Amino acid sequence: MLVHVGLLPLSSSCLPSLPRLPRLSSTKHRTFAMAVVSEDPVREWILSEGNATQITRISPVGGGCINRASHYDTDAGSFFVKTNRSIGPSMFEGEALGLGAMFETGTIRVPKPFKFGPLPTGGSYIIMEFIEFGSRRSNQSVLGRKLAEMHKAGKSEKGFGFEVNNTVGSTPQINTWSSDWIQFYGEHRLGYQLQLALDQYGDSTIYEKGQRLVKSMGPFFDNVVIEPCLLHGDLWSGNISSDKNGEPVILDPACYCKLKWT
Ligand SMILES: Nc1ncnc2c1ncn2[C@@H]1O[C@H](COP(=O)(O)OP(=O)(O)OP(=O)(O)O)[C@@H](O)[C@H]1O
Repeated sequence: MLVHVGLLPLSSSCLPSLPRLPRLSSTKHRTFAMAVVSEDPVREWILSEGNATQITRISPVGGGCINRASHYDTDAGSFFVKTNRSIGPSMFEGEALGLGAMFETGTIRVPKPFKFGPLPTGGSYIIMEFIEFGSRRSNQSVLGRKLAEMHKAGKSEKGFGFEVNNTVGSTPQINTWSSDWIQFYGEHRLGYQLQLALDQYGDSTIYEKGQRLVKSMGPFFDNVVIEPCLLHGDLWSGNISSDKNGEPVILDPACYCKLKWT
C-alpha cells in the first residue's frame, strides 16, 4: 500500500538556537515522500534505526485513556510505544514535536521521541524513550524550578503558537502563529473553546459573555512584558511523574509558545 509518510523537522521554531535531535531526522523542513508502510513499522524501526537485533518482550502499560501503550524490551534497551487504532499520525506528530521541543531545552526530563507514523491497518504509532518511573513523587519545588528553566530556554522567533496544531486530550488545539498574544489567546484559546461549547450545547449565553471578555482583555496585560516561551500545554498530575532517581518527568504534552510573565 502506498501512503504519505512524514519526516519530522528536528526542532520546533520555539527553539531556534538549540541543537537538533539526531535520531528524529536530518531534514530541516518537513518533507514528504511516498513509501510503503510495513506490516509492522514499530518492529521494523526498533530492529533498524533503534539498533536492536531482538525484541525480547512486549508488555502492556496501563494508565492512559486515549491510546494503547506498550513497553518493548530489546537487546538495545527499552522503548515506549503508543498506538491508536483510528486516529492518523497527526496526533502523534504533535506529541513528537512537543516532546522534541521540550527535550531540546535540556532542562526538565521528558522522553526523547524517536519516530511516529501510520499503521498499515489505519491508525498510527509513536516510539519514544522508555523511562523507568520511581516509586516516589518528585520534589515539587524541583519540578517548579525545572519548568521555569524550560520556559526560559524555549524561546520563539515566530511569536505565539506552534509548528502544528495538536490536541489536549482529544480536543483539537489551534496553534496558528501570531505575533500578538492577546489576539492569539482571544481567538485560538478562549474563542475556539467558546465556539466548541456553542456548537455542542447550543447555549449562546456563555458564548456571548466569553466574547465580551475576549474583547476587553487588553487592559489586563497593560505594563506586562509579553514574550513567547515554550509551554507543556497540558500539565496536570496525570502527566507528571518522576524517574528512578526522583527527578521530575513530564509527559504527553500539547506544546505551544505562550506569553511568559516576567
Ligand atoms: N516514555 C514513557 N516511558 C514509560 N512509561 C510511560 C512513558 N510515557 C508514558 N508512560 C506511561 O504510560 C501511561 C500512558 O501514557 P499516556 O498518558 O501518554 O497515554 P495516552 O493514552 O496518550 O494519554 P491520556 O493520559 O491523555 O489518555 C502513562 O500513564 C505512564 O504511566
